[in-house]
Formats: sequence, structure tokens, C-alpha cells
Amino acid sequence: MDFVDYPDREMLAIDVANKLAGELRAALEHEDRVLMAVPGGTTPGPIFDDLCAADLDWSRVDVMLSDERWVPEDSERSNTRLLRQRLLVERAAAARYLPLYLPGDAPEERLEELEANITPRLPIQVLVLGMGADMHTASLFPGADKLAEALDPKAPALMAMRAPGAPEPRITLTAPVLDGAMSKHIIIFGAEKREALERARHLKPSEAPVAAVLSQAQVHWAP
Ligand SMILES: O=C1O[C@H](COP(=O)(O)O)[C@@H](O)[C@H](O)[C@H]1O
Repeated sequence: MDFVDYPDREMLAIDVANKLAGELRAALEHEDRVLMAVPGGTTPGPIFDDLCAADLDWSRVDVMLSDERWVPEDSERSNTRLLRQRLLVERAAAARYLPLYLPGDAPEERLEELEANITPRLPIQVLVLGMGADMHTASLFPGADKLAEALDPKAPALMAMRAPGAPEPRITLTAPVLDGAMSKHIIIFGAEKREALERARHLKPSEAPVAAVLSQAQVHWAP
């Protein structure tokens, strides 16, 4: 794991957006299409604000979330909503979005369809993840009902997940798919998450799910 320390969140956003754009451009030089997966939540918005204006061939980029909350797109809790408002705009509006939510009462109802759309596009070339102070990443939460299955090297690409720390059902990319990404960036803000990440380095993924994706990841931190 490589740790990059920034003086503030704005500097982090500019630098990470530049790095992601560079990685996408480089991958587009030898691939017809490139897959980038990004997190939802409160952290990535400023990176999206910079990345959406990057000068690259977005029409050959597929964008998906690392995980989604099972709520309609117009909900304040929807990660898709964040993506549509702050990443899939300006130049990046030309990207193709691969959804992790379709209308339905529970993720299990639409899981097969969603997975059929994602699996042929794997592996992920460029991955960005967030992390909660509880050491969850994507929707791999400590104590989640299917965490052990999602950490299994033979896990399917996508799984439904429910966890005490998550107010709604989730759908998430599983550990082998996340860990298998060609380039991995983890974005964290604040002292509490920095301490949590330090703890996670010495714990098993079953206790600290983010530990499943730390190898060869670049962690970007700002106060
Ligand atoms: O619920 C989620 O949480 C994590 C971390 O979110 P943050 O608000 O603490 O940045 C996020 O990475 C994930 O995509 C999201 O669904």
C-alpha cells in the first residue's frame, strides 16, 4: 500500500482527478473501451467535479459504482444520483453508465440482470474506493450478512448485502473483483478514517473489509 498525504481536500481532488484522467488516457491507448468504478457517499464529489472536465475520449469509457444503496435514483441516499449530478456531466457526459440499481423492492429481484451487464466488462481498469470509519469499503461492511461470501476468491462479481451499519439493502462489487482492478485508489478524509485505515492494515478482511483491497492500492488522505 502506498500512502499519499495532501495538505487539504482541494489539493487531493485536483491531484487524484489528474491521476485518474492520466490512467484512463493511458488505458484507452491500448483498449477499445475502459471500465472505471467509483464510490458514492460523501467523499468523492470534489474529485468528480474536476474529473468530469478531463480531456479524454469519454465515449469509450464505461463508468460504474463500486456499490449502490437500494433506493430510487431520486433519493438523497442514491449514489447514482451523485454520479449523474457530478461525474456524468460536461465532457464525461459522453461516458456509458453501467447501473447498479433497477426499480424493484429488493436487490435480489434485479441482481441477475445487473450482473449480466457488468460481468462481460470486467476487469476494472481504474478503481476508486471510499472507506467508512467502520472500515467498510464499497458495501462490504463488518458484520454484514454475506460478508464471508463476498470476500471469497470465488465470489460472483455482484452481491446483495445487508448490514447493521447500513440503513438500506445494498448491492456491491465483491472483494475479488475490487482487488483485481488494475489500478486502485482509496480516498479518505479526516483523522478518524486515517486511524481506522492504520488499524485495518493489521486486521483480517472479515474484521476490516477494506483490508481485502489494500495490496498495491494508493491511499489518498487529506485532513
Ligand atoms: O455507504 C457508502 O459508504 C462509503 C464511504 O462513504 P463516505 O460518505 O464515508 O465517503 C462509500 O465509499 C460507498 O460507496 C457508499 O455506498
